[in-house]
Amino acid sequence: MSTPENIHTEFHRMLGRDAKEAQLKQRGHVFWFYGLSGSGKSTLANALERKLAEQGFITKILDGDNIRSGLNSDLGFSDADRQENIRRIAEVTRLFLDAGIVVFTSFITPKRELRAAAREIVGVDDITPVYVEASFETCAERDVKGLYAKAAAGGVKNFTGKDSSFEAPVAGDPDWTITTDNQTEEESLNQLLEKVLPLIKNS
Ligand SMILES: Nc1ncnc2c1ncn2[C@@H]1O[C@H](COP(=O)(O)OS(=O)(=O)O)[C@@H](OP(=O)(O)O)[C@H]1O
Ligand SMILES: Nc1ncnc2c1ncn2[C@@H]1O[C@H](COP(=O)(O)OP(=O)(O)O)[C@@H](O)[C@H]1O
Repeated sequence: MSTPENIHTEFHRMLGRDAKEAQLKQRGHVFWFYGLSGSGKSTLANALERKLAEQGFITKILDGDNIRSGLNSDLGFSDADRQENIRRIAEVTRLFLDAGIVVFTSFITPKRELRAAAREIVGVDDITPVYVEASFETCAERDVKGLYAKAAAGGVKNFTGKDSSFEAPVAGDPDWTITTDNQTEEESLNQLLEKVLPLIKNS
């Protein structure tokens, strides 16, 4: 992180993340859910949050439509705006992480370079990118928000998977993949829980 001229950051005097994590009896971590609109990011983030709350974990979900209604309401869906969207979200995510919180993000994050930027800002050891995979056809069939029908009729500019590209992870990327096309929500949730818990339990 570069510090602008005449700015003197205060991080060193603050109670550190270790102390926060000890207080919360958990380890903070960021699970960066990404994938097409309708793939299941928000559904799984919410289901996980509720399951973990039952076990006493403190979590926070950051979700695309919510953030785009507030902090990022000045941004659209051009490549440059998506880049700025992800940059700001990653910075906010890091603040929650510093407080020892388990964060689930739910953003399309369509390009590998955007995911790399998020990892860089958050810190590679503290973030797990989770590809919520579902085909364009599956998502269009679900059409949770009516956006696929609207896009097909030409009513949505830069729609991901149609006129704005989505890059799947490639071999060697550290990302988890959860494929929701033919899996129940419960199956996906259980698969995730098994992998999430070891990363956030305070050993
Ligand atoms: N053009 C276009 N393409 C894709 N999605 C669109 C678009 N316009 C609006 N929406 C709605 O915005 C949500 C995606 O915002 P994100 O911040 O996650 O996008 S990105 O990460 O910056 O690419 C997305 O939410 P999810 O369905 O939860 O993915 C949509 O509800
Ligand atoms: N295995 C699964 N995991 C998550 N969602 C699923 C699954 N199978 C079907 N769905 C359905 O897919 C839709 C996903 O919508 P949503 O979670 O809003 O997607 P996103 O946040 O990626 O835009 C929901 O209607 C959900 O019920």
